[in-house]
Amino acid sequence: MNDKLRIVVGSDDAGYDYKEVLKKDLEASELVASVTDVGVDADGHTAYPKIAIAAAELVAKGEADRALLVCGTGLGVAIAANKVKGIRAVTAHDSFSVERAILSNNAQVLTFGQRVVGLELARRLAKEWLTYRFDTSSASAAKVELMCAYEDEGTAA
Ligand SMILES: O=C[C@H](O)[C@H](O)COP(=O)(O)O
Repeated sequence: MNDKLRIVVGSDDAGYDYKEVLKKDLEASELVASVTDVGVDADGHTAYPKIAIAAAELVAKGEADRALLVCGTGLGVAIAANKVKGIRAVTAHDSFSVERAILSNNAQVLTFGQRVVGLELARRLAKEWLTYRFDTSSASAAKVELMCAYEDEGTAA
């Protein structure tokens, strides 16, 4: 059906427990080719920007297709990942937003907040996320291109 995805996972200490569960789910999924964990480990206290940027850089370099990141709210890791050129990162805690993150926005990075969303919902959302693929011939593609153009050229005109 779909091409298998190379996924990066990462979290700070506030998102560690969810990251570990989601990582296992991804590793068991038939839709996933590989899972790369950029931390933190069980004793890790690396600040969320470092983890998010490391994950986003792997995606930006083409070494992974997507990243799934977790912090307390999902917000910090999204903001940090969005600092990496070419990356579109979103926090989404509902099914429709997860769908549109791919189909409308072609976002490569999805983030969750361990202090915000229940674990079983996060697991279900991650499972759904794997099934979507952006359609480059869709009406959404030109809108995504406007964001890319602004990033590349400083104009969305
Ligand atoms: O967005 C930031 C995350 O929620 C992080 O896990 C917690 O950050 P804080 O310790 O600065 O609140």
